[in-house]
Amino acid sequence: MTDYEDITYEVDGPAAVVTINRPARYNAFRGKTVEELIKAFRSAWADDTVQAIILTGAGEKAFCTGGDVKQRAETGDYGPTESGMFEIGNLHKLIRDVPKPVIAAVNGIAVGGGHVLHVLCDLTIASETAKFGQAGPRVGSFDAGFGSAFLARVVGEKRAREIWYLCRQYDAVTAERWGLVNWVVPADRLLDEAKAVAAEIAEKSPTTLRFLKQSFNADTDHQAGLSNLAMSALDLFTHSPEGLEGATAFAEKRKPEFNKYVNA
Ligand SMILES: CC(C)(COP(=O)(O)OP(=O)(O)OC[C@H]1O[C@@H](n2cnc3c(N)ncnc32)[C@H](O)[C@@H]1OP(=O)(O)O)[C@@H](O)C(=O)NCCC(=O)NCCSC(=O)c1cc(O)c2ccccc2c1O
Repeated sequence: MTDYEDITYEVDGPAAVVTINRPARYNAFRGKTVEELIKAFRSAWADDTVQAIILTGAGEKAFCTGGDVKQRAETGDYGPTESGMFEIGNLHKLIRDVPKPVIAAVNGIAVGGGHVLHVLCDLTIASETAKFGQAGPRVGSFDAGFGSAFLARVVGEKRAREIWYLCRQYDAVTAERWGLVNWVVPADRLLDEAKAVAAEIAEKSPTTLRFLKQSFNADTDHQAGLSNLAMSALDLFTHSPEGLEGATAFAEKRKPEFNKYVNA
């Protein structure tokens, strides 16, 4: 058994249920959270009884609101980790590479890096109360890798650009209409529904599903290189005065002042 602080992990029949458990911060992730998510996904990969993985968030408010902006405002980074690295890019790749379907059960707000997580999952089931969107340009961050390129594959270029440029929030019905989620269910049915889908998956040939997942991924695997480049750029940007202004303004509950950074 691994002791987790920021997540919970349980195996229920054929499903591994991975829950981000930081409700006081709307399940925002810090470096430690990402490290624990990687451990959990690797456990689910290695466990032959697990045939599908469910990713969800604790509480009723949020699925995941991305990077912990308060932590970033405090320390300029996403906090200490065992490896000394902030491994969000590796988590993105792992969700794609684990050869079992990953189902996002979106129980509330999925914004920023939390939105990217559900986009990368094979299927998304949303509760009627779920909300979707990106927040980076509001708080001094961006995902120029899977978070934008793969999103455009899912919803199309126009919608992807709208989602990123305007930072609006969209309800579950709109998300379903756009093909961003597979099903919408009442909040109290969400986890049961995700587990029922996992059971349905478990009736299928695991090897065919493995090959199918790898086949779907192969078409967009070049985006992993883009993701490496994007994470390096983001690391530089988040330490810049413009990047820090976004996080500081969020923590201070005020509007960011980005005007002075407009390029001539
Ligand atoms: C999500 C919200 C729109 C919800 O608004 P609402 O008004 O309903 O609730 P509150 O704002 O009052 O939030 C309740 C409570 O939770 C705290 N909280 C919420 N989100 C975060 C967060 N992301 N980090 C830390 N804390 C959070 C909030 O402060 C409140 O606490 P109180 O103590 O004050 O009660 C709204 O909360 C919101 O806009 N949240 C921020 C969303 C956001 O900007 N996310 C980060 C985007 S950047 C990112 O995700 C990111 C991802 C990466 O992969 C990176 C990789 C490498 C470098 C950087 C990366 C990166 O920045």
